Amino acid sequence: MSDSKETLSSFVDKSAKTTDFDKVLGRNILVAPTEEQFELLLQRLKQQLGEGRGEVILEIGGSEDGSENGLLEDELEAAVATLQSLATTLECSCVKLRERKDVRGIIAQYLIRRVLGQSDFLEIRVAVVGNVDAGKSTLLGVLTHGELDNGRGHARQKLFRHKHEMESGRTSSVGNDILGFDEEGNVVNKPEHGALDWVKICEKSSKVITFIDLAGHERYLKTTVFGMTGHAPDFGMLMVGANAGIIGMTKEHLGLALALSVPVFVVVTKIDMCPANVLQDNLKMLIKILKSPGCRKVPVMVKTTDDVILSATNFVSERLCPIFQVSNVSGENLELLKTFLNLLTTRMEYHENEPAEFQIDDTYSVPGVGTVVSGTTLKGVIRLNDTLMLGPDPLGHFQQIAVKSIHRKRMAVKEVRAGQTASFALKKIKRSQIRKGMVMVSPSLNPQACWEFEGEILVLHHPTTISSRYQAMVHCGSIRQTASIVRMSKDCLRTGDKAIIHFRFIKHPEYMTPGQRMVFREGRTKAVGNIVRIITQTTPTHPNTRTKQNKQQRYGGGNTQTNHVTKNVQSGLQEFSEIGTAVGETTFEGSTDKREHSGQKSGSRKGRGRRGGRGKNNNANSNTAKPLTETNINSISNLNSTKVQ
Ligand SMILES: Nc1nc2c(ncn2[C@@H]2O[C@H](COP(=O)(O)OP(=O)(O)OP(=O)(O)O)[C@@H](O)[C@H]2O)c(=O)[nH]1
Repeated sequence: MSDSKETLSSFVDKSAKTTDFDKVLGRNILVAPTEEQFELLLQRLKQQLGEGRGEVILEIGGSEDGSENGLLEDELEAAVATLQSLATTLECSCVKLRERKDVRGIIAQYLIRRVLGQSDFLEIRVAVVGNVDAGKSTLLGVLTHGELDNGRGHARQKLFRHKHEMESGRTSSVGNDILGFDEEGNVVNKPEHGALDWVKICEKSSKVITFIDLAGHERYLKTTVFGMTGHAPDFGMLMVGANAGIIGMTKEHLGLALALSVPVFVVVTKIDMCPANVLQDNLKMLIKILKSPGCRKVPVMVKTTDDVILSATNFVSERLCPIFQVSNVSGENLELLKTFLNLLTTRMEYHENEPAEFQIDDTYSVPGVGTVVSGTTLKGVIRLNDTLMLGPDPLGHFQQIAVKSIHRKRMAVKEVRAGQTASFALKKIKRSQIRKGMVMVSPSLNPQACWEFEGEILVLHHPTTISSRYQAMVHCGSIRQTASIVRMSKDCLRTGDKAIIHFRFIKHPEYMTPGQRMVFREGRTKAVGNIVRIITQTTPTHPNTRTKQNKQQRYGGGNTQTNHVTKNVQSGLQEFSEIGTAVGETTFEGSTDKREHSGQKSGSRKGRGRRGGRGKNNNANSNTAKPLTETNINSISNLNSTKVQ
């Protein structure tokens, strides 16, 4: 591999999109193509590789109509030779994934993967969720360090970042671990004295899986939600302990992934220590939940390499939910999981000419370097020395900032594209001036900050009813800030209700774009939806200062950035609605929130207490969501002060 090789961005053959490939269809096409057909095949493969961001799984020997499938042995040999030759011409590797016998002969599947330069690799982000003790950190330790666990927390020690995590054995922060695969699909992680050199891994990798290791304990749920929204995962890996089954936060995490439309696969761990009948019962329960109307998934038990390939190739498009059963102690089925991870492809679209957008999810002060921001590139390409607009600051302003250095996974690079995480060293700016949730965007976007916005929201769960002035935490990308409801398209909202809600941030303005997905939560209250309108006013409008207006008028006016609900938003909400109705029954009902249950730190609980609790004799007022009082402002600031490391 060398740096001189093309990068993925140069690999998309634009002309191929308009070419008619009818001449190169059919079972036999690879067996003995003419020169013209070979050229067309080359173009088609190039196009497919462009669409797949540098890789594609191809089938040899299948016919379009499904009849007379398969190639005879000598035909297959010739077809594979053609494929190898096509792959070599396009600087790709060609690896056999599986072979099966069909009516006429053999059908085979091959992975064609672009051989990238040392500084380029495909990036897939997997959010790792599941209840405490499900074995999340252990599995990541085993996968990334290649050493099995002893069942007593040996493997996870390598991943803990804080002393209290070492002591308690609990993950509290959002952690990143990487697993690199070369173009043939071999794991490239080679720990030296227990430590992994990320730069070496990235240099040797064609694909890097970044695991976003999220906390299982409900105490850290806020951090977990941030990990799911702010780190833009492509997939969710839901971990379940074989002996414990679906307990605690498992449903909560599954519901969150569904609400954010993140495809989920399940890894059942600890099969080495679980009695067979307990495992069967827990698997039955898992399947029941996945098939329930709230999830509408198609669970698939992954037991063979064939299952892996079928699941990986249909994972995004269909509602498949592959289930792996593994042991971190004996290593059983870990190879299947690795093969699956190697075949995952990113969900994020990439258009080279789009103006760049980068969301900041963390800031650092690095001695000798200065202020560094890390985050995810959501759109376009950011190159060294590009000038971007950083903001918004507390006044809603953006400032010009030059990109002086770019790192991907600790490796210095010249550019970063949509779907990739990166960190930038910034000049002439203090770390204290930057916060999570800020963005760096192309000046051509003329970014505007907003204090207020409208979201099309579905309430997944609320103990009573939500009305105006209700406050909760808005999670949207890496934005995480309390917002209050200024007004709604309905008077009050209950579990399962949908409405257009006008929100106002309470601390500072943010940069948002219509169509972004958001989560609105506080304690046991959960609502999800999409941003539909950005209201770019210079100062926040306080609801108390507003005169009563006709609802129609209110929703019609305003200085808006965009005022349309896209088709996607509509269909997204349809999906939410279906999930939400059943999530109420299956996914979120089982969740607990100690803050609510204990009444400690919970403004709403205290508020109810003053009004006489939740008894049947409560008056109508006690049954509505809390208005903004001193007590619940306290509860919100308590929530805010929960440290996220
Ligand atoms: N026997 C056996 N033990 C396992 C397996 N996987 C994990 N363990 C043990 O289970 C315990 C909990 O594992 P962790 O990896 O800390 O669980 P976690 O889900 O990361 O927990 P949090 O970080 O608190 O969310 C540790 O003692 C592991 O050694 C397994 O496959 N088999």
